[in-house]
Amino acid sequence: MTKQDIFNQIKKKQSFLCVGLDTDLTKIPQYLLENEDPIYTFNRAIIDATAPYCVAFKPNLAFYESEGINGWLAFSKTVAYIRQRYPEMFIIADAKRGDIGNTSEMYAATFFNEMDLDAVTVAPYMGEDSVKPFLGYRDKWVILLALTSNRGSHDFQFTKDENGERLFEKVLKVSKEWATEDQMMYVVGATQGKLFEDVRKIVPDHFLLVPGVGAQGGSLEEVCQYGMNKSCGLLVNSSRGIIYADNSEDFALSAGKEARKIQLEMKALLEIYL
Ligand SMILES: O=c1ccn([C@@H]2O[C@H](COP(=O)(O)O)[C@@H](O)[C@H]2O)c(=O)[nH]1
Repeated sequence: MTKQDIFNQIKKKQSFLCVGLDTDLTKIPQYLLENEDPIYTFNRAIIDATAPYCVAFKPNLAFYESEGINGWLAFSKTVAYIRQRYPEMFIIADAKRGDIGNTSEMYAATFFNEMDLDAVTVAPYMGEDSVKPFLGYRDKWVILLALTSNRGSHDFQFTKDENGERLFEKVLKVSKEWATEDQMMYVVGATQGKLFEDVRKIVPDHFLLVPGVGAQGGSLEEVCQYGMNKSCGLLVNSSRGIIYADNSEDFALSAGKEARKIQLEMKALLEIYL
């Protein structure tokens, strides 16, 4: 999928919502545990209910790997289900991978050959040779961690060099030379508010994956005010705020309503800032 394809979907759906499939067996309605594959059953219902209002899905691998072989099967079936039913969706493996070159090659093959993901999140810490193996696949994306949404982002990402440049700025400046805008996006947390302005000074035209609205309290309005560009340039993720909106038998209905609510906000924001 190209940048233009993503933007076309955003215009069509008037949404730049990414629904995070962080499926936790202790949080889903407990009656689902009677199913043979509760994770997949839950995901299918959430996907069907929210698909009209979003342009992307982001399963976070931690929630699947922690369930061992059953988790991997549920992950794989979930990706196949989205591909088959909603081929226009952008599917992100939130895996935060990155290792020495030959190991990264295996990670890339996992998500782009063995499975059919559009994008994988990658940590920049090990540098260019750890990221490059993910970039050798046509129409597939690396989403590089740049400025994360958590409190710990302050531990390293704001460290300044002798010229006053912060580490997240260095990550953006250096890594944008490794790939085109059709291959690389960046993770920037919604909780970082006005700092989107600084990010946009370095990467004005790239897409950003933005987690941190909903459960983490980031402001969608602020993200748009400081981060939206002429192709929207934003995929804003919400996981818990949508998928755990309700713990009853109506969980999917409620998730759909929550996604619809955000989509309507996004529609209004697109009218203001695009
Ligand atoms: O900086 C980051 C990078 C990744 N995440 C991930 O996004 C979702 C957020 O979930 P919510 O329930 O909407 O808070 C989750 O998978 C995180 O691991 C992030 O939050 N911040």
